[in-house]
Amino acid sequence: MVKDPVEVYCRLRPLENRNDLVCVESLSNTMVQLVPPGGSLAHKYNSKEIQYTFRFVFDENTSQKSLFETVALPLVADLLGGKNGLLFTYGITSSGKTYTMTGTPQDGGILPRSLDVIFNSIRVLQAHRYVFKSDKMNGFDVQTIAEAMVEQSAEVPVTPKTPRAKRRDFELEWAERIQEETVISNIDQDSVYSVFVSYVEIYNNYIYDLLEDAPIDPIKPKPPQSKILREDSNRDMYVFGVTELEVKSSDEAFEAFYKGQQRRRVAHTALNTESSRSHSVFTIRLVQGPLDPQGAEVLQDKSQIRVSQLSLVDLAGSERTGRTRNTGDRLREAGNINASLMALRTCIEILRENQTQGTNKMVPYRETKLTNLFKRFFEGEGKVRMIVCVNPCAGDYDETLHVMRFAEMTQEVMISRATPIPSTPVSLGLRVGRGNLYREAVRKAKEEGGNLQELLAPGVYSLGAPFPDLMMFDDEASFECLIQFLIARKSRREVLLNDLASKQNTFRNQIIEVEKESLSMKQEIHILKMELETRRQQVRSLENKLSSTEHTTEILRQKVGQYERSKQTLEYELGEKEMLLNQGEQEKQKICVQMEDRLISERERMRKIMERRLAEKQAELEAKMCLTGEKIQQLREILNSQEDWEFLVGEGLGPRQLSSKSEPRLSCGPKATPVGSRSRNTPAMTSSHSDTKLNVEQTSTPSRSMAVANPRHKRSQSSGGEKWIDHRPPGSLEYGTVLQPVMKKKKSVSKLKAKDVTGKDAARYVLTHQEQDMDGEVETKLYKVFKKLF
Ligand SMILES: Nc1ncnc2c1ncn2[C@@H]1O[C@H](COP(=O)(O)OP(=O)(O)OP(=O)(O)O)[C@@H](O)[C@H]1O
Repeated sequence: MVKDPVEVYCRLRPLENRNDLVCVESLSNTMVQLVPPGGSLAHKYNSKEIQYTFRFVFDENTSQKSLFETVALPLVADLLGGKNGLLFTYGITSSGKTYTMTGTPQDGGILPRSLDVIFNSIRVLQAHRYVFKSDKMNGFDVQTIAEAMVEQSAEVPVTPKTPRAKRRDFELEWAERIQEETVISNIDQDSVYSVFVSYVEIYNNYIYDLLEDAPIDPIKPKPPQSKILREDSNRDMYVFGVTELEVKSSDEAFEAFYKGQQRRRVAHTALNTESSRSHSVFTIRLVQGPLDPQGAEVLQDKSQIRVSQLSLVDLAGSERTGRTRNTGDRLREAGNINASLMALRTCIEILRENQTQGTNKMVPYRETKLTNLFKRFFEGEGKVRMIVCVNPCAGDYDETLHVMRFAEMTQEVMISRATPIPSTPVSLGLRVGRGNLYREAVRKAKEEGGNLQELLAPGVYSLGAPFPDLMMFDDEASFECLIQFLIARKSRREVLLNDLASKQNTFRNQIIEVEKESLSMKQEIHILKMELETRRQQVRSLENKLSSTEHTTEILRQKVGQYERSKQTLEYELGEKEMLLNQGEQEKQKICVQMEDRLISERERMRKIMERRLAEKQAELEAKMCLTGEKIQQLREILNSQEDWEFLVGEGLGPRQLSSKSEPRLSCGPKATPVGSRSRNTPAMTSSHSDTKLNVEQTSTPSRSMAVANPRHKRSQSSGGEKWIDHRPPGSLEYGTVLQPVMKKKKSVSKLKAKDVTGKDAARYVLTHQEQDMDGEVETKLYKVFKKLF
């Protein structure tokens, strides 16, 4: 089978602002160049200019008409010739897709021009309305004009909701539109034609019927009912239950398109969405049936009906989500647009790979509704054409680059060329030109009067050339000529009569046969009708099941989408938290290491301090021990002194109590000298501090003398809260003998009890201790203890 590549055309739109920087320029009729402007990703990575070649490049000054004639007119001719075609516009938002497809009333785009050309070409060849009738399964039934008229008259006129207003809008906007006048002449004149249009939009991967007459409530809008895709008996995908309007003029067809656009706009405004974010598919189906032998009516044979289709698709903008900074619903929309365009891209890539490399990969048409609809064009026969719309504005460079790449790749996909169809079903023995004969006879019958059948007869049977133009003279030659003519005529008449008789005979036999056949067929039809009814019921119930399953699937799909999105969010959050946790852990470890280092150094420092203090304390202790040893030695010496003993005995102390033997002196400290006479002057154990001091002063070597026996050495002071406790021995002491701190609210006790120091009023406790120091001076020591320690 012969295959042709997908034909890709490029159209550059004029700049919105003349002073804008451009990034695309056309080099020739087939080549454009992309120049990376400063600031684009490509410029960042030092990309060079890139050239792209297309079948044709239309620059900014190209008119709508010339574009239509180059790109769309061949497709319209194919449609009239019974072949399929697909034409779609592709590009980013505001690149001129809609302008190219629809245009303006003054300068129509491809769609209105295509409709004009179709109706210009089939004007007198149009079938009576309802002769072709949709069988609701993407096919058509045929019926006689009489049946069609009955159906038409039985049709209840539908009153549109706001017909006048809409019509007024249409008239205001488009009624004055300039029509395309091109006519395609080489179409089969022995057929009749009907045009059906449908208009759907694919939004968020749902298909909506834009010609359905369901009212839209702008106050409380309900989402319109979406349609599903089905496969017909030829395995072609079609929108099940879509409204297909039979139109009899380009105005009627364009009005239907306009109405669809209005509905689209109202629905999108009411639902706060954007129509340019949906793909719109306007489909023109041309149904063609051969005329019967008389050329009067369409042949009542469904198998002879030919249906061709031209789909005009205005794709949504192909920009990526990042650039538009969409959020929420817009992001979902953009995601769906991108998903369907990505799916289209993937299908085209795989198709190209299968074709160029001989692989047999499955093309994922089923992925989206858009690709599923396109399947019949990519897999079937016909032409596929794409117009890449480009806004040369430098700001769109990065997106335009993607568009160009996709467009270039698409050109490599091959589509099977449509098989040529014979203009008249010769196999049926139908005569060429019967249509024109019939129409001519009708015209004559109308204009000049006469019987239509008679007027038609010469077209069917002819006795030969008309009578020769002879002057009736009495000459032999003229008679001879006339005789010859009449003989020829007679013999031709006989032949024709025989032919007629045999044909009548055959026809009669055929009628009998047909009658028999018809009888058996009627019975068969009856059985089939019953079977059909049962099947229809089954189909209906299956359809119901299918739509409820589809609904459930859709809900589940949405839920899965939601879950996936929340999963992604949670994963992202988890990732962030883990990262924070890891950072915290690392921080902790760092601090631990620092603290350990500090601990070690601190320990080391403390150890050194402690060692130094210990050494100091040891030295101090040793010094004290030496002192104590000396004191003990001095005490021994005193005890050994006889005089002292006597004095002490005289004072009331028993000799046994004080008797002692000479003790060896302690080695440390200076030699102790007994207090001797000094002691004698000292009043026993109760001597005052001043006395003691006096005694000490009298001592030549006070440091070596015995410590002054100061009865106050046991005396202590304690305080609780604001009160001080004075712990002193019984009996009064001479005033001024003891050095003690002045303490307010003190409380003195002679015998210390636990409650004095643990009671709630006694927070502090002071023990006063006095002894002679190295110089013989009385040294008073105060030991303060805080309650906390008890
Ligand atoms: N070739 C052109 N000549 C003059 N004006 C143009 C041309 N192409 C586009 N425009 C203007 O540019 C504007 C945007 O064009 P259009 O709406 O067709 O873009 P789009 O690609 O369909 O955008 P979207 O994807 O948003 O539907 C319109 O105002 C249109 O009139």
